[in-house]
Amino acid sequence: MAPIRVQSVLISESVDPRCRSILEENGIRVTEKHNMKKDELIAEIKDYDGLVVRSATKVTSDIINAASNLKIIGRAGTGVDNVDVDAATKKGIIVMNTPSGNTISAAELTCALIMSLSRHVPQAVMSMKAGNWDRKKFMGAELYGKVLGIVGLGRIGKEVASRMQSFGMRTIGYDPITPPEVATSWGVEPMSLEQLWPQCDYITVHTPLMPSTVGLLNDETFAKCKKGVKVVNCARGGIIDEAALLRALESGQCGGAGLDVFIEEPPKDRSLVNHPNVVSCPHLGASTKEAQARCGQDIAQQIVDMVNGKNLVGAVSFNPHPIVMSKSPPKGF
Ligand SMILES: NC(=O)C1=CN([C@@H]2O[C@H](COP(=O)(O)OP(=O)(O)OC[C@H]3O[C@@H](n4cnc5c(N)ncnc54)[C@H](O)[C@@H]3O)[C@@H](O)[C@H]2O)C=CC1
Ligand SMILES: O=C(O)C(=O)COP(=O)(O)O
Repeated sequence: MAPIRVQSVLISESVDPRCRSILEENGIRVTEKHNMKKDELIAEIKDYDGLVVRSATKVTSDIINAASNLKIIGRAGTGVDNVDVDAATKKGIIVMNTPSGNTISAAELTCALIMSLSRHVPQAVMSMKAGNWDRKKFMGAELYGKVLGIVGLGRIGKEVASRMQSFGMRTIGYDPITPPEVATSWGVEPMSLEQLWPQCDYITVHTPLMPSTVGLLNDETFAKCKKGVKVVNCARGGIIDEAALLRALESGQCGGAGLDVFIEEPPKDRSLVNHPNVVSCPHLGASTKEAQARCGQDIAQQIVDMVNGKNLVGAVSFNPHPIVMSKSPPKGF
């Protein structure tokens, strides 16, 4: 790979300090400016060769067009739906992420949300703090023997499956790309969505956000599910249609939802967050020390490797398959 000249990098969000130190140790000037408004970022971006973001910075086409020197956008994390990859590609700007750095953390939070839904732990904690001792209200149901439908059998979906199998859940799943025999080798029964919806006690989505996954769970698909199905979205807001989810919660068609992500973050409309059967987090899937350390370190190392013209694959220890976005996105994007 031809070396790329990157002398200055802007970090626009809270990224593990290892990111900065690796870049600086390699002679790259680093500036950290967090919580910039779009106009501020547009004014700032022309001074940098590289930009490091997480999910909150929306790298839209107007930012990319204003980025006269930008050569690389590094996403310290997985989803690149906050980056206009087409606009970047047209300008010859490389977009790369650290796709496996936060897999375990996102999978663990998904499992925590599934367990919270089964035993009402967050609601019971709030009730205790309010001075109550209510043992009837929070009657739960075992996960043992229940069916978990996993939509999106990639890195996170796979890890969620193995963890929930240890609770005795039957795991079924759908993925248009993961071969059925691979899913089967993970203990997941592969099937079509039409077969999956009516069988699930719990559904968890683990796809990227893209046109084909927007509203995967909607009024029509909720109607195909078991009454009282519980759903979890630790992937991206909008994969489960928020208005349809609220309707399903109100009718009882959906018995509970665990939400880490929202279409708008933070959500101005608090109807879902405030619903008694919803447990929610402020996009915490990747918020662990370990995940942040890996993602911060990996993205910096990937930038340095690119500057040095090294072949990226194999260059990063925890992350053997970093993805360099191009016109033809690889699997899963
Ligand atoms: N809440 C959080 O903090 C985090 C959220 N995420 C989100 O989770 C998503 C998934 O992450 P990974 O598992 O690492 O990605 P991945 O690329 O390993 O897996 C995604 C899977 O979804 C499948 N897929 C694509 N379209 C589909 C469809 N229409 N129906 C069913 N499956 C479909 C792909 O074939 C792929 O196997 C990321 O794109 C990101 O948006 C990731 C990390 C942390
Ligand atoms: O990696 C991802 O896709 C995430 O959603 C994590 O987002 P964050 O880096 O915590 O803003």
